[in-house]
Amino acid sequence: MLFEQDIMEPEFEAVLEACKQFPRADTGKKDYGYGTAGFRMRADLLPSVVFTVGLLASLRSRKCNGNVIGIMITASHNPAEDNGVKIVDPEGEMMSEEWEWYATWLANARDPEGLRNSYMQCMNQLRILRESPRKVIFARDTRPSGEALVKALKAALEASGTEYIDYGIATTPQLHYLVRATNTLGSDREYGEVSIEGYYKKLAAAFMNTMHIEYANQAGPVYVDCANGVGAPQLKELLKHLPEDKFKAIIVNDKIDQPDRLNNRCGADWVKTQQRVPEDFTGKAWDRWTSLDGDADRIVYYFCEEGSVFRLLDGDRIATLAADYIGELVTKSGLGEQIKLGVVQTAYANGASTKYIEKTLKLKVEFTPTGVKHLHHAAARQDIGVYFEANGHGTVLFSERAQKAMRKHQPQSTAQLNALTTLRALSNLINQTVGDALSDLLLVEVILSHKQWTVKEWLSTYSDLPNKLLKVNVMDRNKFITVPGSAERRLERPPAIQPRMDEIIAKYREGRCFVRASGTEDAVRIYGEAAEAYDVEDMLGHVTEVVINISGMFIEPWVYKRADDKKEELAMGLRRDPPDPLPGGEQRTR
Ligand SMILES: CC(=O)N[C@H]1[C@@H](OP(=O)(O)O)O[C@H](CO)[C@@H](O)[C@@H]1O
Ligand SMILES: [Mg+2]
Repeated sequence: MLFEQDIMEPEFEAVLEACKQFPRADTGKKDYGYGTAGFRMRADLLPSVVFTVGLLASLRSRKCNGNVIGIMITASHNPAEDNGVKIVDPEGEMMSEEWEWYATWLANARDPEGLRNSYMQCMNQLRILRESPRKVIFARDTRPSGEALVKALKAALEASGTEYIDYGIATTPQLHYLVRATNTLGSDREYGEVSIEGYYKKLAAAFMNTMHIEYANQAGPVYVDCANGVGAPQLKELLKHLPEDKFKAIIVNDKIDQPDRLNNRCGADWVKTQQRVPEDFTGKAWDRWTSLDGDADRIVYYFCEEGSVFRLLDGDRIATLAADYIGELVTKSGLGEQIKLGVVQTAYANGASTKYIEKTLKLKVEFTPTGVKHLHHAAARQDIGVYFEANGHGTVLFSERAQKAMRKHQPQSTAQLNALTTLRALSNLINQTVGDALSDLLLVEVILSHKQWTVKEWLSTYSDLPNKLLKVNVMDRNKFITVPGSAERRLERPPAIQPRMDEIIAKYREGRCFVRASGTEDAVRIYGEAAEAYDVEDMLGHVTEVVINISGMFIEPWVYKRADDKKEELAMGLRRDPPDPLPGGEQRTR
């Protein structure tokens, strides 16, 4: 309930006035939705949304005892004309999922009064004390549209009386680092110096600590395609902290002054989905190449064999390499009994990688839905949790328990000491808040160097099943709902698709195929793998046909009338009433 005297509060009046500068764009019937990675769409539709995200971050900070909340303005691997915005929680992790509902609610307010009222209601519902301290830090990628969005963000933070720091242009993982470093400053869990410079120093020091004994240098430098995005300037800065005889990287696709080239025929997403080399590739056979995405939180490796045969070493390969090596270090350091490793994957992981982890590495694999927030939480439950999406987004989490064991352990031999020193260094090298292309790059380089492996040995650990990922634009992607608990491997709606798919898939040896709605684009994704490449093509052709034929019927208006189904309403973003208040005391204290 709203009271007249509340509406008169200066903060609410200020919000009402400020939001008038950022009117909601006309999105037709469509509502804004907080997807896999926050709000993401054409940049010109976003100013009003970014304003509301500023308001929500202010509330979140108040709810989290004044801890700093982060806001990242980026559309990652999307085309240059898109942009996006996401909120980072106090430990540097993605915003708690329960709050996504509130983000969506505020973003969809139709007019200034509506937004002011929703904002007040959020405060009531979430039992937030208006006067509580609040602080937000934010950064953006290299997209030119970011500047206008920062204006909307600042307006919201100022109207809501929120202290803020603008970190300018940074990678997504750098912002996550800064959030955690700020909130742990002065505690016994200090994460690092609170500055981007501090981030480079931490990574460089950890990298050098992994080189405590002489290892063979990699044959030749690593080439890094930076997708013409923020990874380029940031990697250049990082390189200034690393001696060239220990780490040599050659930067490709660093044209951040040509915005149209961002992610255009280059970058991690393009290389992974096209399964081919990026623009400006000049590699000779066996040269070690990598690609980052537009906000430098993803990385994939690749190379060409003689005869220009393209070979991809994707997120699954990084996960298996890291799990193998870190597992080896745990055993060698004498901590095998105390620390267990687990690997987290999504349905997009190649079946051969899962088999390798379970059968050869003898480690447990857990599956979660797509999106780092899901993988991250599952990995955090392990002593050491390795998680990577196949597209190269991931990291390795060291639990408090594992870190304590690593601190306390007294090595019994030089071999144990060496392994333990490397393990400790890796726990500092690897970004503990989120997948980080720069940190992952150093991690892989360390492992290859220690194992004295080239890409050839790395590739030979197992053979990928031939696979393909397709994208189909549909009328309404929210109509595609997967079976709860199936880790997105089976479709529940539209009901006719899965039975038809099952019949098709059964015809192919080691065939696996699933369909799910993208959380970042207006499309559904179709993934397939099978023992033979031509079977993959054939299977995906048939499944795509089914998806297109059956989803066509959703143009019919009757679907929109089915308002009795809560899940469907929610997925369509139609539900308007605020949900029940969150269970009391949901917030952690830090
Ligand atoms: C198949 C695939 O690569 N999906 C990506 C993509 O999500 P979608 O919900 O599939 O659009 O973008 C996410 C954010 O970057 C990333 O976490 C995820 O892995
Ligand atoms: Mg990204």
